[in-house]
Amino acid sequence: MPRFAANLSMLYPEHAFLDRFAAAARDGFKAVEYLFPYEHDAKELAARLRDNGLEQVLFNGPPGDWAGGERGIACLPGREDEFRAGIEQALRYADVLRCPRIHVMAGLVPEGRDRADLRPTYVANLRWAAKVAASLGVNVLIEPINTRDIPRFFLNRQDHAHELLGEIAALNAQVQMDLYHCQVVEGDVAMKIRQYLPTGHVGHFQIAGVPQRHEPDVGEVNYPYLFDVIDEVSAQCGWEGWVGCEYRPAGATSEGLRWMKR
Ligand SMILES: O=C(O)[C@@H](O)C(=O)CO
Ligand SMILES: [Mg+2]
Repeated sequence: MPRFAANLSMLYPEHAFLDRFAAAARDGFKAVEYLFPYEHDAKELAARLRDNGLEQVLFNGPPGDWAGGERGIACLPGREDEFRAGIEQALRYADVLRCPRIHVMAGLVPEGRDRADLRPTYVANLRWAAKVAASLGVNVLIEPINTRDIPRFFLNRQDHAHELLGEIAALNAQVQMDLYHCQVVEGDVAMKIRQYLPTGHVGHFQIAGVPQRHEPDVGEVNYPYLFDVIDEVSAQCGWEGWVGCEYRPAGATSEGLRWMKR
């Protein structure tokens, strides 16, 4: 069975954010991930991790103006200084939280712009981020996201992400393979795990039921089958990462975790 991390941005909405750490630990999680730590003092978050015996395995770099609709700025020409300052801030948190991975969101393709024109900015930003992160032993992750949830998102497909990694050419740059987005955009998920996991370029998985993004046992994806595929391929290639439970519980979070106990 893969190792599961609780995504505290989505799980436990019945608790205040800082209380979600204890809730996750009570349900048996040993690791957590979430979108953004920046509203909280890093030392406070580190204390929650320590007090609940949890590891932080992932969080996101600053996404630009989230409330204003931005979903990352890595692909946006003219925002490079802000991008770099954001990565530096994320790395300060990663250091205190002892977190080995940061997800760098790509951003939206601006109206009237061609995706291909943004590629050089994206690659140069990621290359810079990977270089700075490498000195702290942190990996930078890029995540293909479906355009039903985030219209105009720059990065949608696994093959595009792996092609970009080839250009970024940094050992600590990897793909965050969210199987929910993968199923929505392209399907053939088991074969894609078999294709990409052995390359060493997948740093993290995330899961949710499709199409509603509820518990993984609700919907069109047969997750027990995919977990077996991850286990089988991991055993062959020595992959030791985490699978983030990034879904919106349909009811009470702990009750909905029956899928994991099974
Ligand atoms: O899949 C997602 O939505 C997240 O992993 C994320 O980082 C951005 O929303
Ligand atoms: Mg995700």
